[in-house]
Amino acid sequence: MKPLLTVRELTRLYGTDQGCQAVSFDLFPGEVLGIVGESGSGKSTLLSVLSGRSRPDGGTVSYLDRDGRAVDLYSASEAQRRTLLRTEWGFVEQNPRDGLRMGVSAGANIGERLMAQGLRHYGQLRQAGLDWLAQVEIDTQRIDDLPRTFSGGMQQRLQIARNLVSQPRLLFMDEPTGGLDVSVQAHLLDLLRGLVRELQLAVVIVTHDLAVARLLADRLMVMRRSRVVEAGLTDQILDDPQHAYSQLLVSSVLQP
Ligand SMILES: Nc1ncnc2c1ncn2[C@@H]1O[C@H](COP(=O)(O)OP(=O)(O)OP(=O)(O)O)[C@@H](O)[C@H]1O
Repeated sequence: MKPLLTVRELTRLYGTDQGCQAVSFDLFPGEVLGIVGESGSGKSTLLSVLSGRSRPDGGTVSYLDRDGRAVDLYSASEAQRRTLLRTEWGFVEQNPRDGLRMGVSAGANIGERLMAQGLRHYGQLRQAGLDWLAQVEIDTQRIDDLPRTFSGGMQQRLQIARNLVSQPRLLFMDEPTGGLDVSVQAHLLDLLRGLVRELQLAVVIVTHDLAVARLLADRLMVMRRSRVVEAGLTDQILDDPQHAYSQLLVSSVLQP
């Protein structure tokens, strides 16, 4: 099996050791990679250069598309990158307001990507909206309501539906359970875990919460001051961290 994402020596620095540098890894179809590390270690910077949102200073990101072609993310055109993000990729923001269109209904939020892909049939769009609301456990009677009338947990589930409706192969997530109450977080995590398995999604998830990492990620990369200091299977890293920094992180000394 070939990797879906091949990342080599990826670097984006804002200052000395601020950002990410020399990051290399492969991500395989259906695999969930967690990026962990303390605040300021460079997790979000890495996610944004991985997902085509900001240009790296150096290094490469190569993606194997649905047709089996390797797309070099940063030599592709802006239009190609945008198409990827709308079709084969998804991005779940920490704050659902950044990932949803707050001025249109829940159903329209879900239908948007399908419309961008050329689906125009009202009945089919509506049905996709209903199906996906049910998948993320939102009452289907809320289909015409605006997201602002939803709770934070519901908004996050709607954002997930909006991303998954177009059947992406790769999903990026930045602290998806960040701003939520603990009980709401647990529910969302369960749901996410089920969907990721069922849809065989490859995921790159940034989190500072090791419990989230443990629950979702197959593999982890531990970042510190812009570099990956340790990478490996989640259980190995959390149960038997090798690097002194990972040991501190796991012993929760560094957790907020
Ligand atoms: N646009 C920017 N301009 C200048 N410096 C930046 C920018 N974005 C990030 N940085 C700096 O790069 C470093 C890494 O930030 P980043 O947000 O990637 O870390 P993080 O691990 O995601 O932290 P957090 O968990 O707090 O979000 C920080 O020192 C930050 O101040």
